[in-house]
Amino acid sequence: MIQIEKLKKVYDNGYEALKNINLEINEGELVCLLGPSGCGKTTILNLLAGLLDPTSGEIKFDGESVINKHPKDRNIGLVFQNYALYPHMTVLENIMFPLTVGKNKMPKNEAMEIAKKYMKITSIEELADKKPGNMSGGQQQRVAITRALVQNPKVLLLDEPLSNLDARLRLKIREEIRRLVKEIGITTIFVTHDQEEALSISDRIVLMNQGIVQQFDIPQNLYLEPANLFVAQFMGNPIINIYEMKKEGNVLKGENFSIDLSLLNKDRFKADLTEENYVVGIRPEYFVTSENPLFNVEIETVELIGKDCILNFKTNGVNSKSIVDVNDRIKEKDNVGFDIDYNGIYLFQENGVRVY
Ligand SMILES: Nc1ncnc2c1ncn2[C@@H]1O[C@H](COP(=O)(O)OP(=O)(O)OP(=O)(O)O)[C@@H](O)[C@H]1O
Repeated sequence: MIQIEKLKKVYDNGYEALKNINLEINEGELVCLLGPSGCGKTTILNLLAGLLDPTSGEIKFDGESVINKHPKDRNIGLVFQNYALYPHMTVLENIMFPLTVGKNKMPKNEAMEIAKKYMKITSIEELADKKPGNMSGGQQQRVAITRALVQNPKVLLLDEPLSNLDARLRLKIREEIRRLVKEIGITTIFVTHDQEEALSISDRIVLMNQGIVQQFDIPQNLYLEPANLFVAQFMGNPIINIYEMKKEGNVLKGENFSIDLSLLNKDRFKADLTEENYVVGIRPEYFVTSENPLFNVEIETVELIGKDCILNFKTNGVNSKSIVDVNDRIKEKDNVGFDIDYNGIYLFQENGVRVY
């Protein structure tokens, strides 16, 4: 198990990259560190690996502090986005290499046996005699992961390992990574800025912004139960629709549509609505076309994405999106009536705190 307690990192120039990180990652869990560029994902990974020293706070592996341990004594496997393979060595030599150096170095034939065992697990046996320069990005990434695994590390750390691959290969390799790390049962931390990648492979996701953990949760909850406005806006494609609305009695008032608060589920309120202004979030799939609509709009543009269509329109003075089935055959300039499925409404205070 990995415990991160009150972890802070202030860089030499005074920049506070991590503010107060607390995380507990279970044995065998696959956790993604997700967030926009600069939020501190790589900083956490480098602190776990021992490539950086924290300003304060604690990191424990299996209950034991690793803060003062050298990277090579932490029993971690590291994979970076640029693979970092040795170009003059064959694949087999690259994978054997970590076993043949350092204080636990083993005889070559033993190292070769272990390397071949792992190459079988990662299905790269046929690449054994190739040099990295003659391989595709996906193949190089498989080799880099295999090289990290041969040392039988306790923790596998992957920093944007798929970012140099094309879209189709990313899908394939991310499935492979999940299958592989689950098969081996290794605790894995995977850095990405791609929400879809994180949603598809993680047991749990750490969503960060500006050096602060915004939510640490299972993938479904990040989408369905966002902790705050940042999470609601970060997760989801197309992005959630956002409206600033004024509370008048039991209604949040808008120009084209209002929200009747008495129709909301009383059990989902997290606080009383005592303020004047609220931010309403409505996911695009919860604007549903209706014969008996709450409001009508003219569709500005239509984006076809496979079986779904994104409809762009303006309502309550804001550019908005709905996602509907391609079979609805809605076109630009069509006048469409929408209803709101109240199951898809979120309310936030102006400071981003979720209240419903
Ligand atoms: N050596 C350094 N000195 C000063 N600031 C740094 C240093 N390294 C990183 N930072 C800053 O710390 C913040 C966090 O950086 P980090 O690399 O952890 O972000 P990230 O979430 O991994 O971003 P990306 O997705 O772009 O790699 C950024 O604002 C970055 O500019």
